[in-house]
Amino acid sequence: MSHHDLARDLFNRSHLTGEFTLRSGVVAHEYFDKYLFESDPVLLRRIAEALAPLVPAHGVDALAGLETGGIPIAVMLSQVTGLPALFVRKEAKTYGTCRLAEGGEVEGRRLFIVEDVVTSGGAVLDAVDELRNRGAVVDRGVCVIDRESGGLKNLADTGIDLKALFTMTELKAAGAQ
Ligand SMILES: O=P(O)(O)OC[C@H]1O[C@H](OP(=O)(O)OP(=O)(O)O)[C@H](O)[C@@H]1O
Ligand SMILES: O=C(O)c1cc(=O)[nH]c(=O)[nH]1
Repeated sequence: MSHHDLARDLFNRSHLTGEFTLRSGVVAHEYFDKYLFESDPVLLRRIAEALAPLVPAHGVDALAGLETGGIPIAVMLSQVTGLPALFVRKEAKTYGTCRLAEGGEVEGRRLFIVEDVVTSGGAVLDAVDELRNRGAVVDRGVCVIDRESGGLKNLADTGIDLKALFTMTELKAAGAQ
């Protein structure tokens, strides 16, 4: 199955229209509900298999899936690549182990960010800051959808090379056919 087929299926499964306030505060009239493609086992596996070639063959100690939507993708990508996964909370737990990242150590490890959708890049930036504060080496990663709202450039400006599997333009074009 081709990249185009995956784009079409992902669009048809998760693209919504209406009025949506995004994390950045911007109001949008279309939205990708990542949970709709992440809850489909076949689609989630196809996405992870398409993301796998974007993961460097060397120099990555673990995948860092960002709460919430990045975590199922990181788990499936971990299955496909054999790399361990970490589950990165928006905020560290205030009880128990009090961890920000669950599933292993962060300090001194080379982490590869796994995210669902990037709009402004703010969520990735916050996570990278927290991980770096804890001693992780983080400068690259992937997302499934780039909404082409400046997020990848904002990330590049702070030294994070985030690659997208699809742009929103690509998905809309595939969905329209
Ligand atoms: O690039 P940004 O402008 O930061 O926006 C994108 C972020 O917003 C959404 O997360 P949300 O806060 O809805 O979290 P969830 O994954 O826990 O549902 C999305 O999953 C990204 O993490
Ligand atoms: O920017 C966001 O908050 C956002 C956009 C989108 O299309 N999907 C999503 O889950 N979050």
